[in-house]
Amino acid sequence: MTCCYIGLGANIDDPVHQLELALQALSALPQTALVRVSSLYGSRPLGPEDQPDYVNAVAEINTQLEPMALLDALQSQEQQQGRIKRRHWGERCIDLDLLLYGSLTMDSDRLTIPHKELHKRSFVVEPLREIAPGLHLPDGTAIAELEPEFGGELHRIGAL
Ligand SMILES: CC1(C)Nc2nc(N)[nH]c(=O)c2N=C1O
Repeated sequence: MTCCYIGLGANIDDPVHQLELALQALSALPQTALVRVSSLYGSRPLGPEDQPDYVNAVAEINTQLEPMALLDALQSQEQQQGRIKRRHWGERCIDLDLLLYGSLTMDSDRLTIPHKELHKRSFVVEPLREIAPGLHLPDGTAIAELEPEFGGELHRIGAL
């Protein structure tokens, strides 16, 4: 089993419900256990400002799925929930990002691990810090030491 971290985000079509649906799907993945989920965080959008605030969380799973199989499952769930790409960095009903897969590093056409924007985004770093305060990235960087450049007026809005 490999410990992985998944970033969840949504800003349209009842974002909290969208995250609930995604978490239900994560816990139902084969060879996978949902271990813990961060609080819900609200923040202004990184990208075009004429879109609603986002709701974000990070989930920790243990899985025997290989990275590409896990990516396929995440992208399939996004389609299941009706994700439509309307514009670059625009509004979306669900975003499921594979942030970390154990200590793996990879960079392919479809998948880069660790997620290349992870360290820049408070809406990823803060929920990750909440559930894994002692975590280190594959390159040895401590999550506790990251100072994301994008803040977005991040605030905790509750828990599922
Ligand atoms: C459009 C873009 C870059 N901006 C975001 N901005 C915020 N605040 N949260 C997100 O999850 C998010 N996701 C994205 O993909």
